[in-house]
Amino acid sequence: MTAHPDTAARHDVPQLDDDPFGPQLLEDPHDFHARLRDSGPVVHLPKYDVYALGRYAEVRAALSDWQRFISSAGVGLTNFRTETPWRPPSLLLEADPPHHDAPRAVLTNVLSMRALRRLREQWFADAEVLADEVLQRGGEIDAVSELAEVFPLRVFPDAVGLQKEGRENLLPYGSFAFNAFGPRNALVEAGEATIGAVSAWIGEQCARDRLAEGGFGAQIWAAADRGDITHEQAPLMVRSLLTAGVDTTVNGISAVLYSLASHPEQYELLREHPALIRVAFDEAVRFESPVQTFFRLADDDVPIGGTVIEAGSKILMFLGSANRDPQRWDDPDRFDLRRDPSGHVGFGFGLHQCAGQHVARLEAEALLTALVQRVRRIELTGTPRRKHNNTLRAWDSLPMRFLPA
Ligand code: HEM
Ligand SMILES: O=C(O)c1ccc(-c2ccccn2)cc1
Repeated sequence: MTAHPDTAARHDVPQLDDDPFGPQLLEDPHDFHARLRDSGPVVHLPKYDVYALGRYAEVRAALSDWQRFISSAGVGLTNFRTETPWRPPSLLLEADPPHHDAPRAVLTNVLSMRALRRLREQWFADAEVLADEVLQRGGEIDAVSELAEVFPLRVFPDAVGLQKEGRENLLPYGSFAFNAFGPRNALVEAGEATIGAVSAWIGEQCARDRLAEGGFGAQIWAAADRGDITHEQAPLMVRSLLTAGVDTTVNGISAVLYSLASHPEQYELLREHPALIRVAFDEAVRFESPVQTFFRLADDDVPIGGTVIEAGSKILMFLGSANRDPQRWDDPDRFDLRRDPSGHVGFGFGLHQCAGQHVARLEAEALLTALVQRVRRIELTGTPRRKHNNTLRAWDSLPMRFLPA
């Protein structure tokens, strides 16, 4: 790390004393996001001694500049250079080029739109079965436990090639992993008692002999046989799928169901124009930002937003704030299927942009297609309840009515 010509400014930026990982802001971050954006391009949060980016321009700039805003020191609050991570680092998420390159190329290939074409018919059929089950039960359900948590767990573990037993470990594992990117607060402590056994189960499922032929897991091991990655890397890459592949889509689907139920005119528009289904999911990912925050480390004194962030600092990026920045979006707080949501940072941006985004989009497209064909109207029938997580914007309960077409 070299010193930057104009001495790196330490905290010569505005500061906010809020706790973005506290219950108040996890419940409703929007006022804080507005204050963060209005305070300046770079804001210091003394609570955690990190620099916060709330505006779209700076979040995009940091995500694009992977050489100076690095991931290999961790993308959570923990700095792997000085602290021990709770588990061996991810070969993608917590790696920089050149180490990041081969694992990324392999996963990009395994999870490509072309590779997913073979799953499309099965996932659409599974979504129709689930939608029919919901309507046969009278259509009054909790859309989290009976839809958003059910569909990803019905299609994704099979696509990975997981055994049937023990799949109930997947959601708790993902929730803990996403909490662990934040500070060691009550949310992390609540998971610590059970994460050992859950982690052990996850680790066992990454072994070659546990993974069914033809699944994403077996394809990763086949890439090792081809020499695209090593056999030591293969199980950790399967772990990536099990960590990032379930809680995220559960909350992405919750987000689009909540957005449609709370904007009935948008659901009607979707029924009239089913071609808007994929836009609807990306607009929900922008509007709700199921992944709210994550970090980078300044590998050098880095100029950004008219200031210089000193080398060794952690930078906290607020995707949810960037996705509602009025400098970038017209009427950003409106869920609007007429808008073009492309360019949102809900899946990240640049080198580390979500490797599983096509999986997420296909799951959502399958479920929304089945619903718009069968359901005339979706409405909330009670008060939704949030589930707090240090990284994920999640719902614990979405009481809803699905009226048959
Ligand atoms: C709505 C669903 C999802 C959302 C909102 C989401 C969001 C994100 C974001 C914001 C990143 C960037 C992290 C960074 O820049 O440090 C990311 C990376 C990643 N995601 Fe997703 N994700 C979703 C679903 C998935 C699924 C289904 C999978 C696997 C099948 C997946 C696997 C990954 C992996 C492996 C990375 C690391 C990529 C890299 O570092 O090169 N994600 N995701
Ligand atoms: O490779 C893994 O294990 C892994 C990959 C991606 C994530 C992640 C982190 C922040 C936002 C979205 N996804 C977590 C874990």
